Amino acid sequence: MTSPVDWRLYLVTDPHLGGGPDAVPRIVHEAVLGGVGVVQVRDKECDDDEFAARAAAVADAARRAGARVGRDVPVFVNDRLDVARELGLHLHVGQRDVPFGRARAALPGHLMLGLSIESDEQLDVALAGPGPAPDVIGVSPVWSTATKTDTAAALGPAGADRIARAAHRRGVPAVGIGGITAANVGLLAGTALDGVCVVSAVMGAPDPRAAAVDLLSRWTRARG
Ligand SMILES: Cc1ncc(COP(=O)(O)OP(=O)(O)O)c(N)n1
Ligand SMILES: Cc1nc(C(=O)O)sc1CCOP(=O)(O)O
Ligand SMILES: [Mg+2]
Repeated sequence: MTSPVDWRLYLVTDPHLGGGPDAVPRIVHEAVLGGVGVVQVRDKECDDDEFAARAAAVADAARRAGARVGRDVPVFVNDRLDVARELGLHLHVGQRDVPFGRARAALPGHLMLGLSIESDEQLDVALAGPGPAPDVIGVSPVWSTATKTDTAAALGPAGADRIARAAHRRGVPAVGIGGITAANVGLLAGTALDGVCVVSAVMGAPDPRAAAVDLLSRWTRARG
């Protein structure tokens, strides 16, 4: 039996922030030791073959670190359906990527499929069926961020809370993404979000393990 997913701290990788693509597996390893429960490999620039090699190295790092701390750490691929299928990894798609229904139909049933949700209307569409609901939604963006500038308008904690509550009514977990740091993560503790998703707060930290420990403890403490 697989263990339930720990959505509390979800790391999305970046090929530059930590010093280059070769540094990413080490950062992921450290971050999982620090408490990251889910990883997504995001790399917009390389071709699919290079991406697949990088994603496989990240998945191996997450598996090794997860084994050290006694947890299964799911690894998602950002955008690239064919690579997710090839490597047997989970997939996250956005509103302007391969359509959710097409991705769900092409992805083996045991693999999770996440979807970005930027508004109440998008969530209504995603949950209307007739196909399956997403396995998780990324509520995006909570705040604006320099890491990704082509986002929808910031939802803020109240908007993120509203969308997370609506997702929960259909049993779908929700993580917030965009501009989340150690300084503001506590502001989301009163929302219905199941967790927070970060890029720069961990990928750009001098000590990614310590950054993960800090984020998770602030989130857990603020939740009470
Ligand atoms: C968990 C999570 N939520 C949202 C996003 C953003 O996805 P998308 O809108 O497709 O943008 P890109 O990340 O592909 O630039 C995400 N990646 N992960
Ligand atoms: C990958 C991504 N997606 C977003 C969205 O709003 O859809 S914001 C984002 C980047 C988040 O980076 P940081 O944690 O450094 O702010
Ligand atoms: Mg995308």
